Amino acid sequence: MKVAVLGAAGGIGQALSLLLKTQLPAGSDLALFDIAPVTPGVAVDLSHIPTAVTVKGYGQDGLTDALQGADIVLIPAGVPRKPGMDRSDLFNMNAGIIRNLVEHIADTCPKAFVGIITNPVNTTVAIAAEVLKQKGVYDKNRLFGVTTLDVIRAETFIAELKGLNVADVKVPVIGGHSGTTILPLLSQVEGVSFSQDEVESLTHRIQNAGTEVVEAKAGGGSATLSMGYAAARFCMSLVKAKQGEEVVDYAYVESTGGEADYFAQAVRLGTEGVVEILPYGALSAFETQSKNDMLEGLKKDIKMGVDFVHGE
Ligand SMILES: NC(=O)c1ccc[n+]([C@@H]2O[C@H](COP(=O)([O-])OP(=O)(O)OC[C@H]3O[C@@H](n4cnc5c(N)ncnc54)[C@H](O)[C@@H]3O)[C@@H](O)[C@H]2O)c1
Ligand SMILES: O=C(O)C[C@H](O)C(=O)O
Repeated sequence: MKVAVLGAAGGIGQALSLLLKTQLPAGSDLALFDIAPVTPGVAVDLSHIPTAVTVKGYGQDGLTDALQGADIVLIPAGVPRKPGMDRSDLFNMNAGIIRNLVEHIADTCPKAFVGIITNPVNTTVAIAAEVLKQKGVYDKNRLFGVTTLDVIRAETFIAELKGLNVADVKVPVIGGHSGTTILPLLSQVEGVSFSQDEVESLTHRIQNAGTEVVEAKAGGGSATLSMGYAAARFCMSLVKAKQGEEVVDYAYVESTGGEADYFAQAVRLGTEGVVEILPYGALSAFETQSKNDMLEGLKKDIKMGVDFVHGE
């Protein structure tokens, strides 16, 4: 199994690469690409950890080599938020980075599973899809926006609030990855009930958890460690699926549900990627209203990505 991390020297990239060095199956290769000069050093550093995963670093000119033969590519390359910014404020900086990296993926490892972490995810996934379409290699089952951070935050906050073992808490989170487009389905959490006040305050906290971190870091960036954990967890779902295990996880994928062209929800994964998009089931009145209210914004985010690639 070869996993390439693009943006591997950054806050997420380093945390993610550390976890992958310790979690990938024996015999795997980890390729670390970043334009930062420290990248070869990050790879040397990780290579001293005694696991049966080889690590190689690639700088500026090494993107094609890093991608050669990759089964999975994870992309946290790009600029993070500072206080006062929305994720959409990152569009101008990150859209071009994603376009360029995905063009190389299309040319070098078009069959790889691609997980996009770079914000604004609602838009960067659409950019990636359009680039892959232009190159004639788009497969909707192999492209994922990574929304696992929303899921693990929801699990953590609910376990804290209700005094539960977090390992037992499962929370569907659907929609997108920005503000109100992040929609936790609290009505479907098993074995626990919430007052309307709790539903509103928990939903608000899960939707604004990224901003909570951005403000606490006070100009030093956004979530990196929890995101590194989340991305590693999602990557391990992809690895297991590639190995033939049946896996269900949440991701922002091309949708057939008629809500928006891309939508985060539970997907069943197999060796070729998404096998089935699972229905999200019955929503409460609050969730239905929240979903209907956010769809227009989500569609706008997606259109921005499509227009970017087609020069409109
Ligand atoms: N999907 C999510 O849930 C989620 C969560 C947290 C952060 N993010 C996003 O992830 C991105 C990265 O965040 P971070 O905190 O790791 O930022 P960071 O600044 O710490 O790291 C980004 C890295 O990307 C590298 N980079 C920039 N342009 C590149 C290019 N063209 N090719 C390769 N590498 C390049 C930089 O050199 C840097 O090392 C941001 O856009 C952030 O908003 C997403
Ligand atoms: O909030 C951000 O800008 C980073 C990330 O999307 C997050 O949810 O923490």
